[in-house]
Amino acid sequence: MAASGIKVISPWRLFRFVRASQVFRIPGVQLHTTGALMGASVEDFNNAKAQLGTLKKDPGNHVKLKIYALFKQATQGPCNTPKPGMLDFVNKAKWDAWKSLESVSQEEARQQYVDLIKSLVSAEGPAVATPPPESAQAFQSLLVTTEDGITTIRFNRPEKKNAITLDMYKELIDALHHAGKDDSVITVMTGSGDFYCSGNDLNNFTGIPQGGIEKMAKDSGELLKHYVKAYIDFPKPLIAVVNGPALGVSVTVLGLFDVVYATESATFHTPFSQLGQSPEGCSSYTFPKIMGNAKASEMLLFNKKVTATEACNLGLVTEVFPDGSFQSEVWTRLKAYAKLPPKSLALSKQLIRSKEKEKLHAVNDAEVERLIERWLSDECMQAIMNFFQAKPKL
Ligand SMILES: CCCCCC/C=C/C(=O)SCCNC(=O)CCNC(=O)[C@H](O)C(C)(C)COP(=O)(O)OP(=O)(O)OC[C@H]1O[C@@H](n2cnc3c(N)ncnc32)[C@H](O)[C@@H]1OP(=O)(O)O
Repeated sequence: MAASGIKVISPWRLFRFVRASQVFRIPGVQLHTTGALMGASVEDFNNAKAQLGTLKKDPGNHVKLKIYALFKQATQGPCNTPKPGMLDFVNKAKWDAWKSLESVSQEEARQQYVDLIKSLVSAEGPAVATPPPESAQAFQSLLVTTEDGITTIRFNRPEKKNAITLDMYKELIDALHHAGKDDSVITVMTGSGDFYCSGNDLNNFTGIPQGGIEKMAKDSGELLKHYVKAYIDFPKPLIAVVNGPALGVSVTVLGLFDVVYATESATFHTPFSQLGQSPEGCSSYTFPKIMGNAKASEMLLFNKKVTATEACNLGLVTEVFPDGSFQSEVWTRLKAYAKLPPKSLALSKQLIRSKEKEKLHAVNDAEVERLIERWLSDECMQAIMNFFQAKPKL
């Protein structure tokens, strides 16, 4: 977004409407021209620029072009840059818009800019304090933000290495559903603190609820199924920014992400047999597909912990970055991805995913069925007791 508030717009749409009308008449917006020659102050101008960012409704490309042209005229005077080529639709339209104002003085352009923004703000009606989205308010163990076209879902229990509690699974499902529908272009998952995520919170299996242990296993199975489903069906590009060690279910679902970036010191560990459990997150299907049976078995059967570089060589991780520059390099790249055309990205992702959605749902169902049995097994109960008694590190 430039200082004028102009977003990148589809060249084809822009081309069509600019050809249709070179005259800026803006339907639905009453221009309060307070007299161009009076001249708005620099402060008014700066306030208007700030107000532009608070508009809730997209004013449309036509108006955005007008805003752009007035901004340029007000700040730089008449258009003095070479005319872009005919096929450079966006820049050509912007250039034409600016050029068309060459007889307007800078002071007058400033006033028109202020008037136009005022009109747009008043057309939106009185400012009502909008509460943050429901999901953003409700989260206890996640930090969810949307900025620069990126919705970031951050595991946020650093004191427990971001282990996932039962409530946190529900929050993650909500956050993913919300991110799938919001106006962000890509969604990113990452962790607070030094871990990406230590997987399932082992306390999830310690209290025996009313209804007994069988009901607990069945309910947990349902929750896990919905959790994994949210990844299988996620409609936009989903990117993991693995900022530290990752364990268990936070690793297995990585096979359902579109891109996985990892810091050099991250590790990937799926210690299921050690815990008397079995793979989930569709990893019994995605891991062999990604890395071949032999390597997948080392991870899923024999608890092999792999480094970020090893995970990259196996194909589970897309790229590894040095610890020192991880955040800056990755976020620069993600911000650039978020400027790509959203529909094209989502549709391309869906084409890739649609080929195996049915298969993935079937795998999820089968894995959950097996896990419900496992959670009731002596092997699993013993492993969890061991963790809390002796606290052996995985
Ligand atoms: C609806 C249910 C779906 C279930 C899906 C099936 C999912 C399966 C899995 O995800 S399997 C993997 C489960 N994860 C683990 O077994 C990890 C257990 N934790 C550890 O081994 C270690 O804590 C560690 C290696 C992650 C980190 O070690 P270290 O750096 O030495 O830190 P601490 O151990 O001191 O940890 C700090 C604090 O956090 C607590 N904690 C960390 N991870 C978990 C966890 N997964 N479950 C519960 N608690 C966890 C740890 O106990 C410490 O707590 P304390 O400060 O002592 O109160």
